[in-house]
Amino acid sequence: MSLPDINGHSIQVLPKDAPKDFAALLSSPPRPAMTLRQQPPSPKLPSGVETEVTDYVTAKHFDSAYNDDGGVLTKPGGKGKGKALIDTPIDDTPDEYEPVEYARLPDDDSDEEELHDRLPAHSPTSPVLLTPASPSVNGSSGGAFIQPRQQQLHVKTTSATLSDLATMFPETPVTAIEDVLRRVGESHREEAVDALIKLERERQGSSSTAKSPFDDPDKSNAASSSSRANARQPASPTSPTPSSPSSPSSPRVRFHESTQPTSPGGITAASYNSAAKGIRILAGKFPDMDRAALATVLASYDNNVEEAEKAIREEKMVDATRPRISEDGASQNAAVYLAMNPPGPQEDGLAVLSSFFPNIKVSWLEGVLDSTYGNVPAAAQLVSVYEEERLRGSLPRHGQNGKNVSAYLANREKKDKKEGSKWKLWKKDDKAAKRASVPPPFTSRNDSDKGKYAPLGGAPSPSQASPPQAPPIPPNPEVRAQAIENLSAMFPDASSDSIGVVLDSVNGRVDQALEILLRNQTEEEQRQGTYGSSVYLFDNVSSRVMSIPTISLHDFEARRQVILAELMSAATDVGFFTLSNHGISQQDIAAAFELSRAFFALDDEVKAKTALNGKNAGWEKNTQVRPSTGTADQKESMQLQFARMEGLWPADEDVDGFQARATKFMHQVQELSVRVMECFAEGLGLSLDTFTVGTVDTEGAGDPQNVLRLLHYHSVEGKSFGPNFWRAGAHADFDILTMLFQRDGEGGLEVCPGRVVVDDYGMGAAWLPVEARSDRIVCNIGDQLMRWSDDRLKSTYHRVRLPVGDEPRGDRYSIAFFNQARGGVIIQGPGKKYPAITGAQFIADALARNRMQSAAVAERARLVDAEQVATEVHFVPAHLKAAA
Ligand SMILES: O=C(O)CCC(=O)C(=O)O
Ligand SMILES: [Fe+2]
Repeated sequence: MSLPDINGHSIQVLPKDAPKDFAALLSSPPRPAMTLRQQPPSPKLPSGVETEVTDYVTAKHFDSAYNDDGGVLTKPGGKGKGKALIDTPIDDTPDEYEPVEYARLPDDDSDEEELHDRLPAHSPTSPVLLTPASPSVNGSSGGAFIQPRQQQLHVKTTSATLSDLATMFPETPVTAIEDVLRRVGESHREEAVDALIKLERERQGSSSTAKSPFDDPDKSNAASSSSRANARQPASPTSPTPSSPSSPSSPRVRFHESTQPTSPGGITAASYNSAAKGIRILAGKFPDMDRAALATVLASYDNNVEEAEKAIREEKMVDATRPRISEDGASQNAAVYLAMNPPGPQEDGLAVLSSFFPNIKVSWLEGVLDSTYGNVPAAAQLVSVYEEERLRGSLPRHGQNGKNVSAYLANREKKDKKEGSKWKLWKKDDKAAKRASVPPPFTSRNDSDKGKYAPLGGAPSPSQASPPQAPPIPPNPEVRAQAIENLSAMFPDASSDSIGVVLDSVNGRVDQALEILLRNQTEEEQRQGTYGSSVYLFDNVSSRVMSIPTISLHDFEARRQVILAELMSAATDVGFFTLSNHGISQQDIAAAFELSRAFFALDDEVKAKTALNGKNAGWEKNTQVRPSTGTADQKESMQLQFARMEGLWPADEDVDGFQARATKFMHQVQELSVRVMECFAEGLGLSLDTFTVGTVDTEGAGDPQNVLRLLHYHSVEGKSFGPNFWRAGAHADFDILTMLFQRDGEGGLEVCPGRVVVDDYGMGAAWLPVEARSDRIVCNIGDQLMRWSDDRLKSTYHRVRLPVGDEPRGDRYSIAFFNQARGGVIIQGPGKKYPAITGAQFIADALARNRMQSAAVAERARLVDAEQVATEVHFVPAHLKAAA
């Protein structure tokens, strides 16, 4: 028995680095830099020393980003601290993880069918309507601005034993408990308790002295047994240490919380555990509620489970009207939830997984878990993807499991014995053996196509070249052939052999192969000087070839119906298009850019006179963190509105006539926007002025939100960046319609189609460049219009990448105008696919989702190599730090 294919793609066993990939995929589109690049070894870490990053400046950093907008972490009506564990909606990337082949499914499930102890009942969905506190700021385009404020966010794991011990030793840092557990072994609870008592005594005894063993990792290590050689604090003087957090050259990663004061302010077990544990308790009581919502509610009640439960019941936070993809609420967020709260070493992974997927056979779950080497979050991701596909109707339904896992396992074990371990279960001990049988990390560099179709990311590092390697698992030849045929149609210049090489190099994952081929093609075009002359977009779901159309607005009135049809087609298909002959003169555009240049040329202190005000107006620099990347955009921007600009217009003595010049341009773009928005209204069968009334309010009477954003991306001359840095990280705009002005040759904007519904975070794998031309206006649909059109018009992810290769590395300027729904306007599509929502609430929800996604990024940071974090994550800039 094998699983049906998804989208005709090959079915593969997940590679052994799946957890890392999984975490990356949770939060960002699978770029080769993230997913394919071989990790460099960490030369600075002394060998034999296990380093673990348990708490991060990054996490704090994200938290500070959350809190600028009165979002979900704030206690209702109060100024409660954001310290919750955040959950996040599932990243809907159906192509990223295909279900694994369950190599060892039993031929029949009769044993399972005989088992009848039922897991907790799981009723049909009653999804939650999340209503975070009202927003006060937004970035219009899917990012949160950091405020110069730092709070602690703890994204943590927990386990039965750990939480148990943590409850017993509430003053002991959790990492110390983890350490002890690791030392004494997972199953020796008594010993652990003894050790902890001893440690606690020591700690208390030494509290009168300068430091406790927890405070000083070296001392702590010395005080414990030799097995503590695996201390998680790197000893190398060259490695980053918390003792020099302010040194500009040292990455400000905090390696181990035991190096932090334990109390007050230190992470005690109580705070460590309460969130994660609380969510689990609530999840048990409200199995149909999404975990993100539970986390939110719990956080708003300071992790008081009873109060949160009461609130959920009394406030009837369950709204059955909201549609969702997943029919069982549990599966939708299981993967992300579990990534944030992986089961502890003492917990039965299969039981945990089953509780999240009560509608799926345990045997099948077990197979998936097996394929991820017992990594529950990664397994959950695979299962979720499978579930999503099934619910979309493309896959058959799996039988309900409804079975008791332990009974199932006991039964299975018996059967194993009988059948000579034919169905041997995954056990922790098997891990090493399994690892050894993982296929080698592929590289096509040794293949005949060497150099031409090599996966990105360079040669494998020595550390990855050495592990014992078994032969790769052969892909299903039919599926492989079909995939090659599809890809060949898209890349007629590439031979099918070379496509095969690429496909194999990514274990048959078509989306990744697509990205590599695309990148190769782009590079080839760059070499030949034809880059940008052809723009292809590949819908990553259907593999259709798409392009970003250019729509000419000449003779607008006479040609209105033709233009309307073209606009609707472009917006339905790609969500991006460019406008030519749009009526705004080149002189006016050049003047707007000149105004922008003059403003950004001012000293920061001058610009800071009109700093961002919390209402999306004013100047910011290097503060917009995109949840998809976790790094701040490498840019500065000035947001201008029609109202609420008191004290925010740059003074005439700084930039002559700034307000008058900017306002003139804003009115021009607004007017053009109205024409386009009217077409969309008509095309959708709504009254002509729907979006005009919905957005335009140049007098500022009814909570207008439209924003002109002047953008200045810094010159990167002579600078180099880690792979996770962007001029603008991937995001979808929140608004109705964005109009973007670029300057000739200042490229970098890339678009990624493939989003299915407005409230997912799905990002495809193919990113295509948008040519930078000053005579064309780049337009894109934003989330509000996607929802207002019942998902007919697509709000597409886009990003601005840093220059590569020979591309110009100087400053880049662009100007974006966001037509955004007024605060009080009601957004609802003609087909009422989604409940009515106000413009303000829409932004509040979008910001809440951003925060959740950021939390997933934080978790990714927790999982990746510390060195990588240090190079990838951009911390709070100095000028903000000083203000903090
Ligand atoms: O500068 C660009 O090309 C894109 C800017 C953008 O997407 C945004 O600000 O939302
Ligand atoms: Fe944008």
